[in-house]
Amino acid sequence: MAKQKIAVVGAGLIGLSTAVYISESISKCSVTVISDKFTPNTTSDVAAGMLIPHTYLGIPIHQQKQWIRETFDYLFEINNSSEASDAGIHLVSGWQIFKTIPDEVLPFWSDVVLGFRSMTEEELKKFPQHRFGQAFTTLKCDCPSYLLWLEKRLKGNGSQVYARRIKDLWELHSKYDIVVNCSGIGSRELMGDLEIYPVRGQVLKVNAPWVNHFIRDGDGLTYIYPGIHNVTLGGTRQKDNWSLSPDPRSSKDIFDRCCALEPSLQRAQDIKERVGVRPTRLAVRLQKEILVHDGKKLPVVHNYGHGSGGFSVHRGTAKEAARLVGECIAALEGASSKAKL
Ligand SMILES: Cc1cc2nc3c(=O)[nH]c(=O)nc-3n(C[C@H](O)[C@H](O)[C@H](O)COP(=O)(O)OP(=O)(O)OC[C@H]3O[C@@H](n4cnc5c(N)ncnc54)[C@H](O)[C@@H]3O)c2cc1C
Ligand SMILES: O=C([O-])CC(=O)C(=O)O
Repeated sequence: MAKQKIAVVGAGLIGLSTAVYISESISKCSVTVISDKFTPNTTSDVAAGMLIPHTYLGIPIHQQKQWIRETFDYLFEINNSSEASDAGIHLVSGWQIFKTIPDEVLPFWSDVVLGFRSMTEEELKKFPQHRFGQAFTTLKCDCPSYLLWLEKRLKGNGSQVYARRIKDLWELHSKYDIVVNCSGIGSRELMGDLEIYPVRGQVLKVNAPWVNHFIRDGDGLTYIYPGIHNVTLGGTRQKDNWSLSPDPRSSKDIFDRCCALEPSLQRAQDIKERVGVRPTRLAVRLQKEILVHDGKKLPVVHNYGHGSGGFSVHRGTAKEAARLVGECIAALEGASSKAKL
């Protein structure tokens, strides 16, 4: 049986990780990634890259937990291998602190990260404005390094990568058997999906090598995430704002908020501003759809709408997308054997 030709639209974290999963788990196919932007120019490049789950209100918790666990286990294995430095993956320990005691003292992901516990009174003394805290160790990706590593892995197993903007998925029908849509916020225009909307995020990437413990305010607005090459200071969450230009007032506000938590950041150098729009949806869209045109069919698997949590769940959602691609292949093969009878 001829190999099925799969096109993956999008070369951010979700497109690349899905393409890698498909190409490494399904032998009866060839994979091509098609995208108008690549690293370092995607939203995924701007992200802090922390495995710190964000709840998707439209997805059952057990499903989200499974995606987080699969992602954590995958990255932990890379972290413990000689690939860790190329892939930009490392462990990081730190604190999530709260001004009031949160509803979820023990979040659903507490047994996925390592060494989860409540902070001690002694630790909390560092944060006089905060009354409660959680200490744990998690994983962090240096996002551009991780995207390059995924791209290298993909090319290494014979997959193709092309630069092109897709106006309509049907354009791909003549060359490909199955399309996997990982176009993130691009799906608003490409699919006309008005359930996905932008949540603008501005961060600062600073040089402060002495900062090696993360601090996150539980309100989700202020965070300090030490990485391999720099420390990410955040952030903003501005719904329906598409602007990719840095706002100097936000930068000052982010810097002041982070310095209030970690005063030594006053000495940070080489401050760079970065902006991205989170592809936000009540639930990640992970489903099959059959497009029909003039009696011809094109199977599509959607995998987009990861919002603030793409890094935290990407391997789990890539696995589920690959399973759906497997179902499409089985259906195409079934149809072609019937036609031969
Ligand atoms: C400031 C900030 C901090 C963040 N921090 C974290 C964090 O610490 N942890 C975490 O888990 N998540 C974090 N996130 C969220 C994370 O970045 C996203 O969930 C993730 O990057 C989404 O990946 P994606 O591949 O869907 O989108 P993108 O990276 O935007 O990729 C979409 C791809 O599709 C392509 N595309 C779109 N439309 C078309 C078209 N019509 N034709 C061809 N190609 C197309 C684009 O060019 C691009 O390559 C953060 C986000 C921001 C903005
Ligand atoms: O919330 C965080 O800690 C980081 C993040 O995912 C974001 O800014 O979207």
